[in-house]
Amino acid sequence: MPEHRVPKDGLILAVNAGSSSLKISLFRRTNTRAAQSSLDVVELLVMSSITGISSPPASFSFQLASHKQGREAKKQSLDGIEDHTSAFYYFLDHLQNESKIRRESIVHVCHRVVHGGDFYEPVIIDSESFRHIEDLSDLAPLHNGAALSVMKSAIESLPKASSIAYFDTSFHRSIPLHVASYAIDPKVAHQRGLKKYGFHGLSYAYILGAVSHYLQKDKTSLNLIVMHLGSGASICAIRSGQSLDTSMGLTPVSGLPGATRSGLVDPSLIFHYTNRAGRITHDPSQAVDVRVTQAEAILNTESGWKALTGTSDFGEIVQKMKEHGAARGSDVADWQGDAKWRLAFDLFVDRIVSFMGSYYVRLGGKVDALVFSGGIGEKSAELREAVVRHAECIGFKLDEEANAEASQQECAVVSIGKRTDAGCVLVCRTDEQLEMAQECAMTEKFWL
Ligand SMILES: Nc1ncnc2c1ncn2[C@@H]1O[C@H](COP(=O)(O)OP(=O)(O)O)[C@@H](O)[C@H]1O
Ligand SMILES: CC(=O)OP(=O)(O)O
Ligand SMILES: [Mg+2]
Repeated sequence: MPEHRVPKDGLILAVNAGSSSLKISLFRRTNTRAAQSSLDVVELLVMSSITGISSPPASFSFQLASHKQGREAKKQSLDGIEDHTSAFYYFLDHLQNESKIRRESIVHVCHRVVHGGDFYEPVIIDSESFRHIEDLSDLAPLHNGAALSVMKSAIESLPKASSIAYFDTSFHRSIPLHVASYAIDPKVAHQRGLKKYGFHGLSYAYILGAVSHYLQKDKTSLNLIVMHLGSGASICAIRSGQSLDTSMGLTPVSGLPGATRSGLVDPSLIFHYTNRAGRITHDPSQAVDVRVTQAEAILNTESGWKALTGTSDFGEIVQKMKEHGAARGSDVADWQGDAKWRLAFDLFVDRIVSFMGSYYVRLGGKVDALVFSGGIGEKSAELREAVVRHAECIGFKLDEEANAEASQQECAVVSIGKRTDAGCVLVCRTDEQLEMAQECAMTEKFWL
């Protein structure tokens, strides 16, 4: 913590290091006592994002809230931005050059940290908490390292501000033991922390708040099935305002496939991925090139949409699928041509609805809303339509017109359909940065 008193209306920089992007928003803390709800505790000043970090050229967007009306966010393609650190410095330079906001007014930098292990509460970054996050990097290989590199840069370039970590895993703390446990030796599981943690928690927490506000229902009375579909994709069953289950597990590679991630596979697939791996038991010397870490890297960075189609951009997959018609292949060889676009799309829909069916039953059929979010969930009307069509058998019905227009809407929550017994289908523009900033503004101990 800085040694001086923290100005009560100081600025909060909220940084979200995703697997393919760095999203940064700057807020001013308002008078929290006078605020009517948690939505009023901060005022947005700047919104920025750098996307495509792992598939250059990256693309940069920057928007001053004061210029929002009638002006598109400034967007440009960037060369030389190939990691989260350079992206962060680029943002800081741009902030200095394009606005009158002084860096020195930033008093807290909130960092989204994907894996917090057994840390649940937000924590100020010092050598101990830094090491804790570092030790968990193997369990979130595309994320924790990136967040740590941004923390180092923030501490170096904003020495008066404190860095605070907010964990994706915290929201899933409520998952019951029998749901979070794997059927392995419980002693080993306990000693090594091998269980389902679940991720995208800051997004789910934000969406829960936004949907509660939209439906005018208390969070604790809400049952939701929420899909966060971005470069990393997951789905969460929320019962009475708490996470009951989610599709990611010990690490973010499990569950739904993503831009470069396989999603759920038979665990033995790792050992059968190459011919050599198959021969391990016959000739142990063959095992030399088949380390599990290498297999983990393949499942994290060389799988998903990139492996199936050659692009990690789901928007392009949808576009190409439409251009090449509705052709569906019927055996593996068919998927090498233009049918690969539809394979990727159909495979994603299949995995999403498999989890959805399971969560519907686990929520006893009492679902207030199906909610789409994340880059794909917010932007792809085609994906939403395909998923909701599958959910017609459980009473959900799409409003085609509302669905077609939803991606262009500015508001946080938009309705795109109904359920016969009053449940609804929503699109929620998620905002992990706002979730962190609100929590930071309301935590009095950070403002003494
Ligand atoms: N128009 C679109 N249709 C479908 N998918 C899209 C569209 N635009 C962007 N996307 C997808 O959204 C993803 C980014 O989602 P986002 O949640 O912002 O990512 P991150 O996981 O990095 O936070 C991109 O990788 C791309 O696949
Ligand atoms: C947990 C995770 O996959 O996050 P993101 O989608 O931001 O990469
Ligand atoms: Mg994200």
